[in-house]
Amino acid sequence: MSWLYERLDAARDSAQRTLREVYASGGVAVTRQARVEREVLASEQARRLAQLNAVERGLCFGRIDDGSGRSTYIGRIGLRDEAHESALIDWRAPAARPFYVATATDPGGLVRRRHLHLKDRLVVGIDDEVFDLEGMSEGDRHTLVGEAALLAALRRGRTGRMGDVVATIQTEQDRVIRASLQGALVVQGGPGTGKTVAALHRAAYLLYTHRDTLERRGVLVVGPNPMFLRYIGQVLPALGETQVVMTTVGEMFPGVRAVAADEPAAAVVKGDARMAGLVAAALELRRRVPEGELVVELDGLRLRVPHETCLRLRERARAVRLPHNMARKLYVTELLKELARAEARALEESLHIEELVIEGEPELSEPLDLEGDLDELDLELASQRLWGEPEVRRAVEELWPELTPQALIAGLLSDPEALRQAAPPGLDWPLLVRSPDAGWTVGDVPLLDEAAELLGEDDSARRVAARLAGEEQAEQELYAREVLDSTGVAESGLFERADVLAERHADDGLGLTTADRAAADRGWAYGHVIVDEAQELSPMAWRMIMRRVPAKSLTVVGDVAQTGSAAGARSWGEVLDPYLEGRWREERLLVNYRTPVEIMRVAADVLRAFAPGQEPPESVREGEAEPRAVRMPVSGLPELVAGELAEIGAGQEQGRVAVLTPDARHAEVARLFPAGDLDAPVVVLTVGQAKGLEFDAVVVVDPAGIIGQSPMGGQDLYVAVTRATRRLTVVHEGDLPAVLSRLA
Ligand SMILES: Nc1ncnc2c1ncn2[C@@H]1O[C@H](COP(=O)(O)OP(=O)(O)OP(=O)(O)O)[C@@H](O)[C@H]1O
Repeated sequence: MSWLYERLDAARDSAQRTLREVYASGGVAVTRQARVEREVLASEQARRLAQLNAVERGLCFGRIDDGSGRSTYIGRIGLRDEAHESALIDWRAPAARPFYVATATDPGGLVRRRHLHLKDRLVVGIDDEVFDLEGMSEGDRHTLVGEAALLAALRRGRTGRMGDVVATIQTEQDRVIRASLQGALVVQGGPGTGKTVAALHRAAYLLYTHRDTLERRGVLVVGPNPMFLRYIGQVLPALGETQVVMTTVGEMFPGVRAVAADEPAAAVVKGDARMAGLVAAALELRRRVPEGELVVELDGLRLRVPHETCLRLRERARAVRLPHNMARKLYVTELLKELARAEARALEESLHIEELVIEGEPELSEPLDLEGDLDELDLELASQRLWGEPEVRRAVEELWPELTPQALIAGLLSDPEALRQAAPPGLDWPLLVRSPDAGWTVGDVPLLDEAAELLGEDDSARRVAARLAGEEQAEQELYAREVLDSTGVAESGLFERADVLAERHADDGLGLTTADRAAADRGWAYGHVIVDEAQELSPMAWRMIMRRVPAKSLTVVGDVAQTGSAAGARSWGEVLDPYLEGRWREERLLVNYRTPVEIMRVAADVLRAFAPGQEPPESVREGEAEPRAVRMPVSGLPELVAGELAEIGAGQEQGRVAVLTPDARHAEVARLFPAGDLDAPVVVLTVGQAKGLEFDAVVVVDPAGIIGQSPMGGQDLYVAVTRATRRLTVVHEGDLPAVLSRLA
């Protein structure tokens, strides 16, 4: 392997040299153009360097030999030799594919596949598969690719972080990873079937294969919670990719970081697709018309705008079908003109009155007509003056307030009367009511996003709205802008967005990666979106996700048998058909690479009881210990966990134990252990937090409490018992639930 590492060193030297030259050549960059070019070149070289550094460990992991005596080496990146011939093939390149898909029954022209095990640049082990058709049985669905290498990888102690599996990707996973970029792909599979691992490798594959499109637009990965993102956080950089934004539903609205969950019943209502209509109706209620005429008292004058005029202004502003805060500008412009007219009328009246009281003066030859004398310029000047009056501002705020998504949603959820009026029939809206100062929950985030769309709080919503409603909307918007521009109401605050926008675009690009820019922009249109643990998302969350990917290029990864959220999905059709009727396809992963057979038998009992009709995946491994149940108080946990740590031979680097509890008992159990996160040898988590994670040994506390904690408690227990790679212990104080009777 030393020759390959020499090539790696040479590539690194070259990137470093170029980087130095780029900076040295710059001096004082004269033109903006020169500066931009230098920055682009420098960031490209820096990225290349980071990539080359990330592949040091296990640079090359495979070799395939074809019938003509030619050998091809497969690695984490591609490298060329001095003659510019390919020396190492990137695992994502088409030429590497046979390494992953060749089976004994269909070797695809290969005579041998070799897995190489490296340590510090040296080959320390080799596993060979010789494709000898004579000696193999036909049509075995579970033929493992590189079985010895795979089993060695699976036996390794866990580190608290997910690693890449480029060396041992299985054929069914390869099909997922290399599926076409177009359209929506659902990857359905039981626990431990490698859905997450396949989805992340797919992100790396897509970025490699569709570099042009995706580097500009980026890839969004949505995971179930921050813990999960930390768990998978290192996989992609190890694969050499940095154009990916990883987030949770709770973080998808810039400026809000929600982690708290709603009560299950409230979550169901909040996640219901009908909430979109409720939010829209609530916004309508905020655009008021006064009961009678509008009266504004100003310097002793009473400015009166008739009720019908107020109605007409509201209808006109509504009719342009712009987001609320943009339509408001139109509304304000028109209302100010009406108030200017009203002011002229009021002035006129007051003069008449004075006239009457001045005795002995001759009558005017013509009646006063101040309102009729107003020309456009007078109206504009008067509008500007009126807009400076606090009374006028107050009136506008009452009739068509400028709203942030936060103000609209927080106001709505703490106002039972508004909820009642806005709710569609049959929606259990009282469950939504909460105090005005309650913090944001994950379920609120899609509502905020919905509100932002309707309000147009920034330029992104404008772009999304224009895109969705097509050219007609864009035209209307253009018209409205022209109207606004021509009226020229110069007022700080009323038209400030244009400046902000211009400023942002001027600075855009330099020094920021696609991922940086995308993460900060709510309206960013991603090139591809991957949703993991997708079964947890509510219909409202799906609306938000779909907005982020107008091209509808998605990978949806999950297991409808593991749905823990009451607002989550029971089937993929129910989730995707509203957006992609008949235009999504499903791949199933059937082999469990995590949980040993013995533990999976227990999990299968749980699945049968709570999700009949769902099939558990088949495990590839035999476990080292029978799963067990222990009846004892939780105070005995530290001792039990110490025993588990010893059993798995945990050290600083490898070997992890998780204690999983019902939500309500987390604090009580966590107190018994030193505080620690995923890097610690022992971590105490709720089942929700453990979703998608795995540990060498798992201790499930209070299974009855887990089952009872929500309508989806049975699914939660299924998730809990499928987190272990080696050992499972169930700790109970009362009777063991019947579904776990196998452990009794
Ligand atoms: N081809 C493979 N080679 C080596 N390890 C693999 C392979 N496929 C999966 N694994 C390992 O199996 C374990 C389970 O994978 P992963 O977490 O992706 O499963 P999952 O389907 O997302 O599970 P869950 O539904 O429980 O979240 C991980 O440790 C992963 O590294």
